[in-house]
Amino acid sequence: MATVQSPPDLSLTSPLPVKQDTNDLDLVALTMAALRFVSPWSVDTPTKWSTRIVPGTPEAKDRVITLAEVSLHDTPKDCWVVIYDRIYDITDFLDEHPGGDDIMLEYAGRDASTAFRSSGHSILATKALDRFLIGELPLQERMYRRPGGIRLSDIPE
Ligand code: HEM
Repeated sequence: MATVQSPPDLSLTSPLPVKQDTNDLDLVALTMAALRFVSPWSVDTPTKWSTRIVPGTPEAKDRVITLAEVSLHDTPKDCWVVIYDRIYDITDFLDEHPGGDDIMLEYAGRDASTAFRSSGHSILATKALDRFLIGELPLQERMYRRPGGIRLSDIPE
C-alpha cells in the first residue's frame, strides 16, 4: 500500500531568535528621517512659502531656498530666477526690464546665470540684482559660490 508523505516544510526559519515586533515600516520611517536630516529637499515635496519674502531685505539675504522651491515660481505673477546661486524675485521688474519681460520669463523658476552673463549686462545691471534678492541656494545645490572654489571674475560678492 502506497504511503502519502506530507510535503517538506520549506518555510524559511531563522536559527536565531527574530524580534517579532520589528516591521518594515519602521525601517522606512527611519530611512526617511535620516534622509530628511541630510537632504530635506530630496524627501519633502516643496510647498510655497506662506508669507511673501520682501526682496532686498536683510531677512531675505539669509534665506535658504532650494531649486525645487524656485521651480514653483514660474509665472508672470510670481517669477523667481536663480543667478549665480542666488534667488531673485523679479515679478515686479518684468515690466521694467530694458531687455523685455518675455526674455526673462523664459527663465521663470529656473537658473538664468548663463543667460544673464551672456547678454552682456553692465555692472549697473549686476548691481541692480540686489534689489530683487530673496535668498540663496543650499550649499549642495550651488555651482558658482562654493567655499574655496574659483569664482568667475564678474560675479558680485
Ligand atoms: C534680475 C535679473 C535681471 C536684471 C536686474 C537685468 C537688468 C538689465 C538692465 C539694467 C539692462 C540694461 C542694460 C544694462 O545696463 O546692462 C538689461 C538689458 C538686457 N537684459 Fe537684463 N536683467 C536681468 C535678467 C535678464 C535675463 C535673465 C536675461 C536673459 C537673457 C536678460 C537679457 C537682457 C538683454 C538681452 C538686454 C539688452 C537689451 C537691449 O540692449 O536692447 N536680462 N537687463
